[in-house]
Amino acid sequence: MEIQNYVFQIGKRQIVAPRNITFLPGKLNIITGANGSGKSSLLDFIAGVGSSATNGKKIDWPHTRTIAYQLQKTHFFPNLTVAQTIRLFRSLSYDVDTTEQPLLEAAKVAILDPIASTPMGRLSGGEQQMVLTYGHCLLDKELYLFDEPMSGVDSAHVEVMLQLINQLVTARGKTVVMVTHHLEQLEGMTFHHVAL
Ligand SMILES: Nc1ncnc2c1ncn2[C@@H]1O[C@H](COP(=O)(O)OP(=O)(O)OP(=O)(O)O)[C@@H](O)[C@H]1O
Repeated sequence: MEIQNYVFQIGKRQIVAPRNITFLPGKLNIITGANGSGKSSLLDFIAGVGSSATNGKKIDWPHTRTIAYQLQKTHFFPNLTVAQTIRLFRSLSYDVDTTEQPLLEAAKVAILDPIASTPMGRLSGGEQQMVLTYGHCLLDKELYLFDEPMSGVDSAHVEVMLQLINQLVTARGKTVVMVTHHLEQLEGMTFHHVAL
């Protein structure tokens, strides 16, 4: 999975100079870079929703229909409860049997069940992130894009949420591309690193 001659330029400001970027299928791929270096714009480009400022040739990427994309700024129906939101995710595609995925089941019991009847709009930022990360992990896609999914998530919950994402790769053979500012949180995990 490659992007040849990827470039991100707004007017005269070149944010990413032309370069080839390689990602590994069936692996956890991590994008890092300074604020404003173009990480979110690269995810948009991969997802097929990038602006005309981003250009490049995608080689061997899955079809956009088979991509799940969790945005950095969460957008969801604020009046739906957590339980309704998860049901909505389940209705979107293949319903993973969470009882056969111990990590998903443990996250549901420990994190989601206590807030199941709370409207999404009443949750804290970190709680919203966790519900949406969990929901995206229920989807059956080829490629999963996560834009800083740990932002606002407290240290006690970071590990379990990262494991949920990592098991997309290790247990289900999926490809993950994740943007993060915190490589130190990935200690002990195997990943391919793309630095912008
Ligand atoms: N339509 C646009 N017009 C002008 N500038 C833009 C536009 N879209 C993006 N930019 C600029 O491009 C740069 C890269 O934005 P992007 O959101 O991709 O960065 P990022 O690496 O994800 O940053 P962060 O780590 O802060 O989330 C930023 O400086 C942003 O202001």
